[in-house]
Amino acid sequence: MNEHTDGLAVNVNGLSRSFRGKVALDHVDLHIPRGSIFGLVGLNGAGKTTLIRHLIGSFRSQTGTVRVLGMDPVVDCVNVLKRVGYLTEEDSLPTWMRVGELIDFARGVYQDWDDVYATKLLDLFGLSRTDRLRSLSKGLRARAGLLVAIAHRPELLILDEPSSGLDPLARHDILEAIIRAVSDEGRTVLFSSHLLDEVDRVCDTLALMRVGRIIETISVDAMHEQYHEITCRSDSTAAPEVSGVFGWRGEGHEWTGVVDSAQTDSNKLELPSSVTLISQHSITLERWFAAKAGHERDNQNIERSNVPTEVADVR
Ligand SMILES: Nc1ncnc2c1ncn2[C@@H]1O[C@H](COP(=O)(O)OP(=O)(O)OP(=O)(O)O)[C@@H](O)[C@H]1O
Repeated sequence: MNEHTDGLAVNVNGLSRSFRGKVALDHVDLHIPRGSIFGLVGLNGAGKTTLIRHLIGSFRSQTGTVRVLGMDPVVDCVNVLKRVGYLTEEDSLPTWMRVGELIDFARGVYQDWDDVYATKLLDLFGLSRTDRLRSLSKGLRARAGLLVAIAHRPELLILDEPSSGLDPLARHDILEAIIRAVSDEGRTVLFSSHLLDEVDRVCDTLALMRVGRIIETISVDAMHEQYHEITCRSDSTAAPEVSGVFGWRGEGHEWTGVVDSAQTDSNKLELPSSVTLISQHSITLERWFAAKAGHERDNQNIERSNVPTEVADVR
């Protein structure tokens, strides 16, 4: 069985990359099932864009393997790009074109271009074929980029920080609707974003990246099930030490922490006598992210000796 038939849209194993000796990706494994809406989150510089660039064939792997829809995106670049829609946060559209010219160009590139769908999207996005890309606002250009990324109905839609140019209404009414529509048709979406409430609403699974590594991959439902937040009063003014609880925040005697129920004995929290539980509540993705990123930073001991250090092979 190959990757194309085993249910994975993206299959990355042991991918490492460094740029002039600086590690950007460190033994990354990424397995994205077909049909999922997969969120990639991480602090600035975590390696999200570098990973995505490997998926679209812009970077050749130094170590490890990358397969997209069963193909190597460097060797089979044309076939991968035909079946993938890609939108980056960079404003990289040819601004000398009008929207209509951009659409005509894209129609020539993608054999599965859907003109009826493109016209519907033009209308939905409030764009006109005669609009000059140069004269559009950043947000409207982002909509034009999204149109071109999706009107050939790609099997895999990759959105790298697509929200950066979009206003909140466009994010909610356009981007999220598009992502859901793509997924309802059984296609796959990989979505990198710093807007964690958006990731929480839209994605079914997410991977958290930190300093070139994926430190956790979890379904959004499982995250909400496994983790919750507690508020405690402590006799001391230092953060309490409780097994299975991390990411303490607070000051004085009142502290909130994140409970990982997988790390507590039979899901039961053992609080020392100096700590009193005030309340427990469900957790937001934002709180989980902040606690995890900090927690992993404290515990990190990255072994980098196996990562190649030569200058990046940028295509
Ligand atoms: N072409 C390049 N040349 C040199 N260094 C690079 C290059 N591309 C990325 N890097 C470095 O690789 C690391 C990961 O960067 P990357 O852009 O992938 O992170 P990111 O998670 O997408 O960050 P952000 O959230 O800020 O967009 C950073 O240290 C960055 O400086």
